[in-house]
Amino acid sequence: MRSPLPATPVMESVSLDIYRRVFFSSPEFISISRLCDARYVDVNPGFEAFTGLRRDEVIGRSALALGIWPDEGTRDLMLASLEQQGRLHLFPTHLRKRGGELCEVELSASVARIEGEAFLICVVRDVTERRRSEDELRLYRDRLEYLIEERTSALRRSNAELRQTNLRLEEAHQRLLDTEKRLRHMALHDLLTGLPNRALLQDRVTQAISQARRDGKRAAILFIDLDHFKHVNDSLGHLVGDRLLQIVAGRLEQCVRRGDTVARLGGDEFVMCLGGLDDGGGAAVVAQKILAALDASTVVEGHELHVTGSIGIGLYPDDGPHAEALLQAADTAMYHAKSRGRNSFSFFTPALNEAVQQRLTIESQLHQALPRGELRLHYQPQVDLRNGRIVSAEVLLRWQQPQRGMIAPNEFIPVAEDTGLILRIGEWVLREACAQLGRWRHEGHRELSLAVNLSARQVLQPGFAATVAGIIAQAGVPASSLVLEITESVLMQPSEDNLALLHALTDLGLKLSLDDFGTGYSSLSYLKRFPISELKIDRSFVDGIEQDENDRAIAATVIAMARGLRLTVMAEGVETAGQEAYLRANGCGLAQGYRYGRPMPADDFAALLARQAAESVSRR
Ligand SMILES: Nc1nc2c(ncn2[C@@H]2O[C@H](COP(=O)(O)O[C@H]3[C@@H](O)[C@H](n4cnc5c(=O)[nH]c(N)nc54)O[C@@H]3COP(=O)(O)O)[C@@H](O)[C@H]2O)c(=O)[nH]1
Repeated sequence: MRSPLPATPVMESVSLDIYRRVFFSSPEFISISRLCDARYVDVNPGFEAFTGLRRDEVIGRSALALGIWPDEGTRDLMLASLEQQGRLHLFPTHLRKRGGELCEVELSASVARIEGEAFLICVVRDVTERRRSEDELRLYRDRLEYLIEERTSALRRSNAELRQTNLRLEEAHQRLLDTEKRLRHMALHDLLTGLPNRALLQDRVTQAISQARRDGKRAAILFIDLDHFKHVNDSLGHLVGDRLLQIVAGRLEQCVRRGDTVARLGGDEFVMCLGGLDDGGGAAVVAQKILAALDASTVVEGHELHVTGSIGIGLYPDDGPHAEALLQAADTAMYHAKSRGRNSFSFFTPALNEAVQQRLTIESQLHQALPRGELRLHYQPQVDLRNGRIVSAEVLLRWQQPQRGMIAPNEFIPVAEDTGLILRIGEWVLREACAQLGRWRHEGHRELSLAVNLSARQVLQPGFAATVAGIIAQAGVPASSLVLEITESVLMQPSEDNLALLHALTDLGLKLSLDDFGTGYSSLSYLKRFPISELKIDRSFVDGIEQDENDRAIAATVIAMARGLRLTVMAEGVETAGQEAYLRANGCGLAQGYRYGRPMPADDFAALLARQAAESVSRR
């Protein structure tokens, strides 16, 4: 038997009717049963609704008997808890419902003692729906948590991806900035030397002009053009040319102060912009520095090069109010420096503009000279000093310009060289000279030979020997009756290719004569390496033979050296008997100059030859 349950006090003061109303109107399942045998004493409509049993069927029977408790164990468990705690509050258990369905309920129970007997009052709440909702809620919550977790990790993932993308974007942006910077630099700088280009120079010159205007000072533009740079490119190739330009760029930068600008316009043209000058003196000092810097020993790819430049100077405000005018002035002055013999500098003067105009006119008219038949050849006798006989002639070009008359080669050959016209003109000279020689030889002057001047560009063009071979074959003259006069500039770039080009010419059987010997760099190594057979002592030494000890010594030394090397020697510009006597006494074999005849048209020279032939016949 179970121990007696604690009694619940009955509230006497509340009327029975109120209790009854509560009992019958409560939606919850309420039952009163006797504790001793568990038989129902009363049940409310909530009970009826839950169990599906009518009140009169239930009263007097136990829940176990009615099958409301699914089994005895469940009921005992409830009673044990009630006994232990004195009352039960919301005890979770299962009761069978109408139709046999087992329902989840919460059971609150207490024991009431009424008139000495113990009654069990149970209040049951069907929580099936609530539990289902709670389960659903739990499901929803779990689902939600799962979704949140998934979303969070997706966010985390996409955050990481975003960070990666950001990183990549930042890198791409940086690359873009670098490219932009590089492009900006490329747009304003020369790729080969890294110096500012024309666009940036323009800007710097404009700034220097503004500064000079504010400070009441001068600014200077120095236009620097390398002398004979084309020969380097033509003979040693563009790689050597490019390297030389880089070396020159470095040297030029060493010549200026911070704040000054050194730019490259292209080719071998450099420009400096100097600011804060009091007068042209500062610019002249820098120009001297540049000439000295260029003159320093230069070895490129094993080739020792002799670098010089011609510099033109334009001053602000004297020579122009803006960058363009100053650059033009400096360019004009540079041409003047070149025409004075190169390796020098020259300030702009208004008179130079006239010279430039003249040069431009020559350039445009020269293009027409050949097709219009305005070019002529003159012949200057060359004599054997042992007997005074004319043995050959130097072919000298003249330009019979309709408006200006006869123009001397010194005026137009440099223009022809700069424009490249010299190639066509030079070939015409050679063709005409050989044709004339053929005619003279045909007329009986079998021993006569002609010397033709060649410019460096002409000689160093690939295939030139083949052209010469074709010309002499067409004219029907022996190659041995042709002498080609070249200058030292041809030999200045002693590459294997150039050596081969010259050998190709001498292999034809003609002779090479080194013109103006002593005026250039006169390296004796040329004479050893190149197939030269004649030296021409420059007119400037011959000119001084009678009055200048040094010139005498030079002339005598050149003759002795040439004889030692088994070269023939031709003295140029012989005008007097004294010069002739000295040259002959020192062993010079050949001479040319006004003493024997000025350059003359072919007919005059032919007449001279005829006279000489007649004299020798009468002497016999
Ligand atoms: N590439 C080519 N160059 C050529 C050609 N024809 C001529 N030239 C070169 O032009 C330079 C000037 O020549 P030119 O005005 O004809 O002068 C020559 C002679 O007139 C002058 N000379 C000769 N003897 C005397 C003299 O006794 N006194 C004096 N004051 N002058 C004299 O010397 C010039 C010849 O010199 P060189 O050629 O060095 O022997 C000149 O450099 C020509 O080479 C051409 O077709 N192609």
